Amino acid sequence: MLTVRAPATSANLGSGFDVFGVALGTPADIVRVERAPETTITVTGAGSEYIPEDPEKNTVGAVAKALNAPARIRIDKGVRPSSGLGSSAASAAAAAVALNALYDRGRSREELVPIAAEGEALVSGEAHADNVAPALLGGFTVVTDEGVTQVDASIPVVACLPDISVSTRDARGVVPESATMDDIVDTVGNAATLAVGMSRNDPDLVGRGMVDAVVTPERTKLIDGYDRVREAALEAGATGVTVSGAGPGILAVCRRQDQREIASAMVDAFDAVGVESRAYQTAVSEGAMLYSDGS
Ligand SMILES: Nc1ncnc2c1ncn2[C@@H]1O[C@H](COP(=O)(O)OP(=O)(O)OP(=O)(O)O)[C@@H](O)[C@H]1O
Ligand SMILES: N[C@@H](CCO)C(=O)O
Repeated sequence: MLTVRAPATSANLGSGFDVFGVALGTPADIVRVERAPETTITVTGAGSEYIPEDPEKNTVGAVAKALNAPARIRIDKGVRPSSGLGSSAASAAAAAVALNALYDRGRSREELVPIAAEGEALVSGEAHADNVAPALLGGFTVVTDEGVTQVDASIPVVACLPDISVSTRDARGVVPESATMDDIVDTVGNAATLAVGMSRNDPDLVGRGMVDAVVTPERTKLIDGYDRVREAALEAGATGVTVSGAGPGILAVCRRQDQREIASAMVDAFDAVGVESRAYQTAVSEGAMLYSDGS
């Protein structure tokens, strides 16, 4: 049996829609695999009641098929589905690492990115790889048609997850089809600032570069209390705040000393609009880890 832990991830970071992603220290999915004649899946943990165990409908089933690696797969969810924290990607990335090792497929982590993205195509209609790339490689990732660029980074963040659900499929439905040249120029500048900030481990530059006037404003309408939570986080010291992935999670970048206060300000702000939430005080961290090959 092989066990892999794959982390939650936050995609987009505002200015990098469908391009940027980061791996988070917590939460994470744990996936265990054993060789079997046919793929079977069991799911336990956070939100497992909403996750299909049919291999044709679960992201790990798509990965097992792509690697031609049938297995008995057990998923222990730490990342709640439809969260904006890359729940479907965490399972897919963990399964890709585990099944690649179980069947000695010899694929590199980079080569596993499009394979894990097959799972994303299954659940959201498009094989965007901006969650699976950081889940596999760790740190900060830039995904384009030409491939993936990765840098290790260690930036403190607060990921606040309200007790509401927004599916990636629905959130992709509100993405505008076009943008003005002014907005495109601003977005390029912000994205470049953010990328430099990641490579320097500079939360001020990262926060400044998270601003996006194209996709994020449409998606914030799907999240009750978003403006209030964003203001509260900025007042408590966050250097930047945006929607995490497709939402409803909200990501605040910060300095370590402000993290606790920001987490509590965000939870209080959601509470003020009648929404329960949970804040993870974490940081940009490493990718999927192969834990054990015992028994
Ligand atoms: N192994 C899995 N883990 C989580 N969700 C899964 C899995 N397999 C299939 N799904 C389905 O995928 C959907 C959740 O994926 P979705 O992309 O909407 O959320 P997310 O991964 O948390 O968000 P985001 O990609 O914005 O970070 C749910 O409908 C869920 O049933
Ligand atoms: N880039 C994707 C991430 C969510 O899976 C989106 O924002 O729709």
